[in-house]
Amino acid sequence: MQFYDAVLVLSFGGPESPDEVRPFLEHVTRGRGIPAERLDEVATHYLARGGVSPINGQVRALLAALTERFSARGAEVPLYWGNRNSQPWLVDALRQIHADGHRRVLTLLTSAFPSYSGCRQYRENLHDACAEGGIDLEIDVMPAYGEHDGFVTANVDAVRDALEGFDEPAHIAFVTHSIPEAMAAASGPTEADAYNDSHLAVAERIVDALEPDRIAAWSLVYCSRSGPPQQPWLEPDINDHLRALADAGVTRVVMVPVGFISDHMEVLNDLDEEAMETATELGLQARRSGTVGTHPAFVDALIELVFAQDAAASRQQPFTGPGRAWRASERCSAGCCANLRDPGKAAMAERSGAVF
Ligand SMILES: CC1=C(CCC(=O)O)c2cc3nc(cc4[nH]c(cc5[nH]c(cc1n2)c(C)c5CCC(=O)O)c(CCC(=O)O)c4C)C(CCC(=O)O)=C3C
Ligand SMILES: [Fe+2]
Repeated sequence: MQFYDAVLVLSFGGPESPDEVRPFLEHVTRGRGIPAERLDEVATHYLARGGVSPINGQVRALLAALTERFSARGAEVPLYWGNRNSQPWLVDALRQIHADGHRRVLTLLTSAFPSYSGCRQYRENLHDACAEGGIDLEIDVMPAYGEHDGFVTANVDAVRDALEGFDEPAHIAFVTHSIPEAMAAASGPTEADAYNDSHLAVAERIVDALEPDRIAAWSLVYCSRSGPPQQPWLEPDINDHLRALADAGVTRVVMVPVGFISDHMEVLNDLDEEAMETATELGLQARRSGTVGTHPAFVDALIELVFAQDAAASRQQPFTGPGRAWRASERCSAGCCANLRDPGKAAMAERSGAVF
């Protein structure tokens, strides 16, 4: 690389033992107004799996795949990993990067779509960790990459595999994380509703790449709602949607977890367990397609984006990136994904001089 010294993968984090479950959940929901009953319920999901979230293992697999693909391209790129809500903590990763003599860092987020939770909150985390650790680094963040061809291709392969199991056309239900309606409305540059727009654009491209006679219809729906009942979150929930589909006479459904890059707890618990149980009760034949994980098209897309961002940064040019519908500049401007909870803090993160 010409400009950056290191690449940091910044992820959500998850517990890896029963003792870590409560502290993790409290860290995630600090100041977020999530009801205690919801936390108790989510704790049981983690504890049912021995208190171990699959997400850290999935990040390790992604790091291994990235290392392998960088080497295959003849590039020795120092790769680091930090989490928002669990070990390895972001601040420790940044300290290590600095101690190893690196100064310019390019950050890859494990969120493919723009929203406060998946974009700006990570930039605030970087700002806070630098301030907390007194760490002086120049840090850039790669914008959301869900619309990259490689992300679409990996999903197309997965949906095609899932459709193999059906002898008649199926309904395709694209599923993503529900977020508060206000957060969705503020996602993207300026009140742009980029969260939904971007998911819809990707869903359309996936559908267009599949054989039309295998698809009855498609929709974008949501899972994992967690706020208080009086706060509007994006709907419909996948379970309600399955009921509506069954009422309308649909018999076959593929659930496509397009909003998630790996099979973490939302996918395993909320789709593979809860939504599958709903489908069974309704007599629906349902299948869940795989997440992009370490699909070569996805890993290569990330590698390509890193090189493209590096080349643009070394020429001091704004990054627009490769790919047909890749609209990085529109999707992630300085003011994107407004922090509705703490506008003052967001403004501070922007003025701090760091290029978050
Ligand atoms: C948009 C989005 C993504 C997708 C983009 C991305 O992938 O980043 C995502 C991913 C994830 N969310 C995760 C876990 C949790 N999210 C929670 C709560 C929340 N998520 C939100 C949004 C998102 N979350 C929001 C608006 C809240 C409400 C609280 C708040 O405003 O911040 C809670 C609290 C309990 C609950 O209510 O569920 C937990 C435990 C895990 C780890 C899973 C594992 O351990 O395998 C992952 C990858
Ligand atoms: Fe979440």
